[in-house]
This record gives sequence, C-alpha cells and structure tokens, in this order.
Amino acid sequence: MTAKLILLRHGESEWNSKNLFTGWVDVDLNEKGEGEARHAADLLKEENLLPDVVHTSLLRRAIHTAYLALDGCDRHWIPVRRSWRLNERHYGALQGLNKAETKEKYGNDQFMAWRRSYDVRPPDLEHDGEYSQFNDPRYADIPEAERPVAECLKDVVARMVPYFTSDIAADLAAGKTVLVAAHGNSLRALVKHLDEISDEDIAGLNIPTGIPLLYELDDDLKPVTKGGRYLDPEAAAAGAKAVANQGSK
Ligand SMILES: O=C(O)[C@@H](CO)OP(=O)(O)O
Repeated sequence: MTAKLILLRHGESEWNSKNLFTGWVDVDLNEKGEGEARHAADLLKEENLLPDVVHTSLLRRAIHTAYLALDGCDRHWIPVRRSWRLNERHYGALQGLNKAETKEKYGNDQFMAWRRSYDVRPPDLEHDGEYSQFNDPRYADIPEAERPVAECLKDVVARMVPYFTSDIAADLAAGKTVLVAAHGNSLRALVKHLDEISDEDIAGLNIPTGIPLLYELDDDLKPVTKGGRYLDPEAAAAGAKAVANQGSK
C-alpha cells in the first residue's frame, strides 16, 4: 500500500511580491496568494485527493493557505497539527532586506551562498532587531539556546526531519492522506530528505508557491516516484523558475 503525502508551499505573500527575505517574519498572503491557495483546492478536488489531516508551520501565510485550500475542497474540518519545525528557514539579519539590493551589495556568490548553499548561515539577527521573533510567545517552548537567530538549510533539515519521522510519519502509517502546508525552504528540506538529494544538488531545487506536490510513499516512506508529481506541472515549472530568479530586479 502507498501513503499519500501532499506538500503545499503557501501562496504568494506580501513580502514575496516585494522581493524581501522573509524567514520567520509573519507576513500574510497577498490577493494573488489567496487565489493560488483557492486554486490548490481545485487541483486537489479534480484528483479527489482529499486530506485527512493537515500539518502546518506557526506562520500565518502557511496557516491561511492551508485553510483556503481545505475550505475549497470541503475539508476545513480535518484535524490540524502545527509545529515551528515546519517554519520557513530563519533568515537571520537578512530578514526584511530586498533580495535584488542584497545581491547588488554583496555580489552574486555571497548572495547565492546565503540563499542556496547547504551549510552557510546568514548573519545572526540580534534578539531586539526589528524583525526578530526571539521573544515571540509562540516560540516560548523552544529552549532559548536552541531558538534560531539564523539558519542554513542544514539546520532546517536537522529540526524538520525529526518532526517528519515522528508526527507526520505516524499519520502516513495510519493510512491518512496528509497535507503539509509550509514554506520554500522547509519543503526543500523535506524533499531533500525524501528524495535523498545531495547537499550540492539541493541548491538547484526551488519550490513554487501554491501548487500541490504529491508524493506516493511505500511502506518505508520512500517515494514511489522520485520528485513526486506537481498537480499542475507547467505552472510549477514556471513558478520554480521565478523563485530561482528572485535576485534579479
Ligand atoms: O524569503 C524567504 O523566506 C524565502 C522564501 O520566500 O526566500 P528564498 O527563496 O530566497 O530562500
């Protein structure tokens, strides 16, 4: 028997459209992003892929996307589980900065190392910085010493995979169709884990906003088809290309 795992990056956010590094800053979807989330519902309905349980991050762009996608396919009532472990990568002191300006200021190599290398962290964000979440009550359960102030993708893999192998895997093993509504980099971390992508090759993988990506997993939770299947492959390819080019003005 195969288990069904649907990955959904949130729809376009207010800061995606302004080309700003977002990370843990809790910005909402813009109108286009809400439309993408509703369209995700249509795609799920068309394939009769109706989630039994949803896992989201603690950030409203993922929570809002999950709600709109589930509402649109009459699954607004299913159990919801949330974890900071599904949050976007903490972008440290880059949070709030414009991507094109950052690339211009620091050069493409540094910009790409911060954005897509596996193990180069952006500079730390001060606890009292304008876009710091250090004292946000929603993260009170994370011991201070472990509360992120900047993360590379390797850090995201380290905090996300344990949640996948415990909570998400338990729902999959119980035969549930699972929706994970999360973020560009937390989903890159999950796809890296599922498809066993190398630390080098993951740099080239970008996840588009708002298009469900279906993985059918075998009993060992290995993908039956590597890379899964986007429910709208053409839009996904165009969306991934746009994410890759975000440093350009
Ligand atoms: O700004 C961010 O938090 C992420 C996702 O939007 O950006 P990037 O794709 O540059 O890692």
